[in-house]
Amino acid sequence: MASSTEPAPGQAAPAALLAPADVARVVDRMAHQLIEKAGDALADLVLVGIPTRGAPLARRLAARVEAFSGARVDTGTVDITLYRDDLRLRGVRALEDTVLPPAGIDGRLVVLVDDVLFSGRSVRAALDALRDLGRPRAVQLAVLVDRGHRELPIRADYVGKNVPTSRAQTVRVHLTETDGTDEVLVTEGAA
Ligand SMILES: O=P(O)(O)OC[C@H]1O[C@H](OP(=O)(O)OP(=O)(O)O)[C@H](O)[C@@H]1O
Ligand SMILES: O=c1cc[nH]c(=O)[nH]1
Repeated sequence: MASSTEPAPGQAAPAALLAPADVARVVDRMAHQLIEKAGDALADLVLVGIPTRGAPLARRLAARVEAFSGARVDTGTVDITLYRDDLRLRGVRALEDTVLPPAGIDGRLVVLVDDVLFSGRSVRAALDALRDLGRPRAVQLAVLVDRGHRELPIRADYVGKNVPTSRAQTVRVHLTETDGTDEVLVTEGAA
């Protein structure tokens, strides 16, 4: 879980890279791109969020795809905790929910959704978790922010915003559902 963004005493709060209206605009743009790229496969689309913030993001994207296309879009979440390759390095974390639509994911177009793409290790873990849940026709990736620094050959099919960063920085995405507000911040210091 991302840690606090409270500035130290005497320090200014980091400026938001994306404010609430920007987040809404970016999500809308991603929804349009999803509709265009999915084409006829829209009927088979399942948006599967990676907790924590990928889960509400997937639901938001689905709601916007539904609003723009009129199609009904299934959503789900996939817990990646036990599939991580850095499980021992990160300390104990609570398990999250894995929830799939009743029709499952076999033969469908699954779009994994996450807030930030960095090393790619969370997405790699999500791909392994999906393998235990079914066999989608295809899996794609949508992220709100791609901050670079990949450690695995993974790229996103839909990117809300590319944010060039140094490794010493941290990108923090806040969403109303989890944090009370929508914003994207870049803070100095590793997570
Ligand atoms: O590409 P990666 O290097 O894997 O980094 C990206 C992941 O890091 C964050 O999750 P985090 O593990 O901090 O958990 P959280 O979503 O619960 O905050 C973020 O939400 C992504 O899932
Ligand atoms: O900067 C980062 C890196 C990994 N995960 C995040 O949420 N932010």
